Amino acid sequence: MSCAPPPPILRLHPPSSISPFSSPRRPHLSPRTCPWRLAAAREMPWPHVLTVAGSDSSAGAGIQADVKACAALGAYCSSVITAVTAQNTAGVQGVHLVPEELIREQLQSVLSDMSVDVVKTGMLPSAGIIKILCESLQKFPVKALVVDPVMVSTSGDSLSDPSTLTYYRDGLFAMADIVTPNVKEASKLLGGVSLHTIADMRDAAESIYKFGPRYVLVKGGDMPDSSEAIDVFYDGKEFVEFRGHRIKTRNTHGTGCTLASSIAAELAKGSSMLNAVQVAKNFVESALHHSKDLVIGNGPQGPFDHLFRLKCPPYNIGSQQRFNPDSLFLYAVTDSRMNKRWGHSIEDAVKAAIEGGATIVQLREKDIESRPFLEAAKACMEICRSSGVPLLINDRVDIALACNADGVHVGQSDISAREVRELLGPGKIIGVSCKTPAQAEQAWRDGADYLGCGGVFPTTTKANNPTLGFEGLKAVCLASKLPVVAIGGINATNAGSVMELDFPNLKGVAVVSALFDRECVSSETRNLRSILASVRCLA
Ligand SMILES: Nc1ncnc2c1ncn2[C@@H]1O[C@H](COP(=O)(O)OP(=O)(O)OP(=O)(O)O)[C@@H](O)[C@H]1O
Ligand SMILES: Cc1ncc(CO)c(N)n1
Ligand SMILES: [Mg+2]
Repeated sequence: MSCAPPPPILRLHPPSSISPFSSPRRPHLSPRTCPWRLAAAREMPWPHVLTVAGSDSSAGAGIQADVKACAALGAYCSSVITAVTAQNTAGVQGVHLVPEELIREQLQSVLSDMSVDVVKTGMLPSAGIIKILCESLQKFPVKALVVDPVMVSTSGDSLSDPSTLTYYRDGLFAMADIVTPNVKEASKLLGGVSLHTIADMRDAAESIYKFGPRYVLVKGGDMPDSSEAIDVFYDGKEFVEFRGHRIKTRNTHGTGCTLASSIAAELAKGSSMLNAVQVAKNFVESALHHSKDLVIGNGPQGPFDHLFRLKCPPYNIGSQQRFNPDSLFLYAVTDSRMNKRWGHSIEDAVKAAIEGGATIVQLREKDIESRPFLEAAKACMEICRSSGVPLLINDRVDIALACNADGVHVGQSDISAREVRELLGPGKIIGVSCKTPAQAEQAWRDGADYLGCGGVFPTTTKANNPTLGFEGLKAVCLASKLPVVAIGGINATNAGSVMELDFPNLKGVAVVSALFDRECVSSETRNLRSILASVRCLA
C-alpha cells in the first residue's frame, strides 16, 4: 500500500471544505442544558466504546469488526473512520485515507457529545492522524485507551506509513492503558527483532512496556506450529500467559481488531484489565470455534461470526438479569434420597425452601431418571420464576437447557465451565466446585460466575469428600475475585461461624441435609436464614 500521498479518488467536495452543509454548524450541546436529558426520569448508562479505525469492505476486520464485537458484548460503539480500504478474503486491494481535518471533526463530534468511556484504536495510517488523536484525547479525556497498533494485515499488506512508528512509540503509547501488537507488529515496533518463542514475546512485551502503556499484550495468533493460541500479558512486574485452544479454521480475518474491541467493551462495562483480556480472549476463541466451517469468499482468509451467540441456545440473550452474587446468601441444594426419606416431592421441597427464605436453589438429583427429572425441573422453574429465586441444575446441562434453568453447577470431574458456557450462552449462571486456588483460577478463566468451596466441615452427603476447614476456604476466597459460597456439613450450629469469617467475596452458605433431611424444610430454612442474617445484619 502507498500511504503518502493517498491515491486520488473522486471527491464529492474539495478537501478544504470539510463540511458540505451550509453553516452555521450545530452547536455542541451541554448535558445540563439539553432538554431531553432534563426530561428523562432515569438515565440508564450504556457502556460506550469509540473505535478510531479503518473501514474494511469485507467487514471481517476494522471498524466493522469493532462494531460487531462491541454489540455482541453489550457495549455501544461509535466510530471515527480514518481510512477506507478495499479488501476481501484474498487481501487488500486499495486504501484511501480520510482527510485529517475530517478525522479531527469526527473526533470532536463524538467526544464532545456522547460520553465515551473507552477509545479503541485500529488502523491509524499516518503520523498526522496519530497526532490529531493525541490532541483530541488530551482535550476530551476518557476512562481507558486501548491501542491496537495495526500495521500489516494478516494477508501481509501494509496498513500504515513507516513514519507512524515514532508517533506510536513516543506519543500514543504513553497515553494507552493497553497496547496489543501481534508478533509482526511487536517486531516492527522494536526495530525488526525476530520473535519465535514465548520467551521472545515476553522480552518484546517488556521492551514495549518501556514506551509507557500501563499494560502490554503481545498476541500469538500468528505464531506457527502450536496447538494453543498464546498471548503474553505484562503489567510492568509480572507476566500472564493467556492460553486458548488454537481453532483450525481459515476464518481468522479480524481476530486482532475483535480482541482489542472486546477488551475495550469489557473495560467500558467496568472490568479490571486482566478480566477484560480474559473475557476478550474467550470471546475470540468461541467465535472462531462457532465459525470454523463457515464459507464466505474464495480467498485464503475468511471472516468469522461475531454474533454467533444469537444462534446458540437459549436464544434469549439480553433477556436475562445479570447474576447477583448476593443471591448466594442461603443456597438450598436438593437431594432426592432425603426427599424420599421424608416423603417430599422435589417440587414440595423447593417450594418449602423458598418459603423459608432460600435465595437460590440447585437441583442435585443423582439417582432419578432423565424424564421425571425434567418434569420436576420444569415445575421447579415455575415455582422459582414466580418467586424471583434463581434455579440451577447440578451437572446436567441437557436438563438445564430443556427447562430453561438459570444456570448449571459443575464439579471438577464434570464438563468444564467453559464448555458449559458454550452450551448455555452468556446469560446463564455457572458455578464450579473448587477446593484449591488453582481450581479457582481455572474456573475464573473458564468464565464461571461463582465458586462453591468445601467441604468446609465433614459431611455425609458426598462420599470421599476431603474436609478443607476454614483454612482451605480462606485460601480459595483470597485467591479469587469470584463470589464464593461455602458448602459441606453446614447447619444451624456452625453456619454463623462461617459467615463470621467475613471475607469480602464469601457471599453465603450452601446447605443440603440441614434443610432437606428434615421433616419441615420451610422452618429449618427460616431458622438458618435468621442465623445468617444476624451475622450479616440482613433482614
Ligand atoms: N486460530 C486461532 N484459534 C484461537 N485463537 C486465535 C487463533 N488465531 C488468533 N487467535 C487469537 O486471536 C487474538 C488475536 O490475535 P492475532 O495474533 O491473530 O492478532 P492479529 O494478527 O492482530 O489479527 P488480525 O490482523 O487478523 O486482525 C489472540 O488472542 C490470538 O491468540
Ligand atoms: C481496516 C482494517 N483494519 C485492521 C485490519 C487488521 O486485521 C485490517 N485488515 N483492515
Ligand atoms: Mg492474525
